[in-house]
Amino acid sequence: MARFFVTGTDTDAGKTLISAALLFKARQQGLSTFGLKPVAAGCERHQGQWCNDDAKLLRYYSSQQHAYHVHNPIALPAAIAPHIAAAQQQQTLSVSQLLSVCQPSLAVEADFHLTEGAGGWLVPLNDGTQGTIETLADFAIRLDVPVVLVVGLKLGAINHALLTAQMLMAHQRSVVGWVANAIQPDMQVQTENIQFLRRWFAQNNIPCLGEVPHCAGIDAYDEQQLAKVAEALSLPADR
Ligand SMILES: Nc1ncnc2c1ncn2[C@@H]1O[C@H](COP(=O)(O)OP(=O)(O)OP(=O)(O)O)[C@@H](O)[C@H]1O
Ligand SMILES: C[C@H](N)[C@H](N)CCCCCC(=O)O
Ligand SMILES: [Mg+2]
Repeated sequence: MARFFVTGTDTDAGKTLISAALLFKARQQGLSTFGLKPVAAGCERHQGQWCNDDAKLLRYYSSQQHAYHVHNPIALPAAIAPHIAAAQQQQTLSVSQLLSVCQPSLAVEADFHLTEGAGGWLVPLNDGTQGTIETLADFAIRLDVPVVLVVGLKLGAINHALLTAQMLMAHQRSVVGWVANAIQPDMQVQTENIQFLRRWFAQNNIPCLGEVPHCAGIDAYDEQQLAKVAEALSLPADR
């Protein structure tokens, strides 16, 4: 059973789209899959519970669809930084609480088990008023699974990518791949940006899992459309 944590250079880097495509690709290869979004900020009310689009998509591409909360234990209404969204609900998030509510999700046995973060690597879980500040990175470190880094290509993303990768290395994470994801339709000198990133990541022994082109208006539930993204990707190796 292979497990991964997907992080990104920023919110909207394409973590969910790439995660869905990896789950889809794994299923194409005959693997069972499970997708988890531990903390989602930005939800809609559906049949008495808060539901998030990322979690719904990861659930859709899981080979067995568990109850919604197994795919997304913490669902917060506001689409803002999770620690603030939690405070608006009179909640304080913590690593230990998250590990506890994620227990059923982490217990799911799947050949390809993927957890998507929220925003970037260092997004806070709380503001430290009840102790030391904890971030999603602290949670991912406790999961201790290999990390995939999605780079959302735009002006500024080189710096974001290098900062994130350096932090992952400082946190002694096994970074099993990065993805060059064209989130913009017409980024200037995109090829040159990718060329630089390829060289930097190669020098740090981090493989490129693929270059995903811009897919304007993609509907990730449409398997033909998602297959195009999946075709551009390789599945990460386990360690
Ligand atoms: N290669 C691409 N081509 C076209 N649109 C894309 C591409 N990658 C991502 N998008 C779109 O950009 C938006 C943000 O992507 P996505 O939701 O995957 O980001 P995210 O990193 O998961 O963000 P969050 O931090 O909110 O979880 C979505 O509407 C998605 O469909
Ligand atoms: C709401 C958004 N789409 C993400 N789920 C959360 C992004 C948090 C970013 C916090 C920050 O780094 O400033
Ligand atoms: Mg997402």
